[in-house]
Amino acid sequence: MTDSVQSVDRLTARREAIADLGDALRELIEHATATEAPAEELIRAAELVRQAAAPLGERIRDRSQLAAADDLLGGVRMYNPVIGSGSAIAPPVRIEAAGGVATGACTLGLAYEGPPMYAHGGVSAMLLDQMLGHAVTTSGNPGMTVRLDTSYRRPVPLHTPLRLTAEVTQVDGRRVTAIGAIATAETPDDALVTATGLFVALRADQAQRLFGPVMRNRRPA
Ligand SMILES: CCCCCCCC(=O)SCCNC(=O)CCNC(=O)[C@H](O)C(C)(C)COP(=O)(O)OP(=O)(O)OC[C@H]1O[C@@H](n2cnc3c(N)ncnc32)[C@H](O)[C@@H]1OP(=O)(O)O
Repeated sequence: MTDSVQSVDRLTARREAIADLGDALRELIEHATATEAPAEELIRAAELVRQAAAPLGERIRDRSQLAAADDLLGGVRMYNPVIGSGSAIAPPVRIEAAGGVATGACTLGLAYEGPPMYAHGGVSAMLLDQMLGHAVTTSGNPGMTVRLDTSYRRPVPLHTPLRLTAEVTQVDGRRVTAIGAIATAETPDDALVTATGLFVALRADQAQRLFGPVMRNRRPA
């Protein structure tokens, strides 16, 4: 087996392990949020969780280093808080995007509760920011959100399959506008939350100022 095949195999195995840990963490969070277990059980669980966390903290990266399993330019972000399969706080949303249009699917658990039974408004805004970002990136005009206007028309139900959509509506030099919506999968035409986002493509000097350390620390593929 060649070195490059071995390194691809190692990367695949690492990403699968990260996703498996992510699944376990999400299960932990959902159970920890929903549990009505007695205090002794909570104390015992806290002890076990701390025991599990300790070895993970022995080799860590700082914020100027990408995760070894990430591929920034290839769009792989294992710990992204919306789509990252390794993120404990990501639902995660499964997104498909091409040509400035994105669709996504997820189900939100009790950890995302704002009003009883429904999602926190900040969570909806986070999901839509990500959706719009994918639409903008696949339009060929990647940029950063500078403005996000969100309209909450109906509450977003928890434990209900959701359908998310986004599309680019305007490209004006470095400024790109996109719109998006959250609906239930059952009634995808009835928007519960809508958003309009303005994204700005970075000038080279801005990209260097904001992301210079990360790009310098990038590991060879
Ligand atoms: C696939 C990946 C999906 C990822 C999805 C997630 C996306 C995100 O969440 S990104 C994170 C959140 N966003 C940020 O942190 C961005 C913070 N903002 C910044 O750093 C800066 O505003 C930056 C660098 C983007 C732009 O710099 P800034 O100096 O503000 O703007 P500048 O470069 O001078 O101007 C560009 C244009 O944008 C306009 N603009 C900038 N901010 C705004 C705003 N808030 N509202 C309206 N227009 C604005 C300017 O007026 C200017 O317009 P024009 O070209 O007509 O003069």
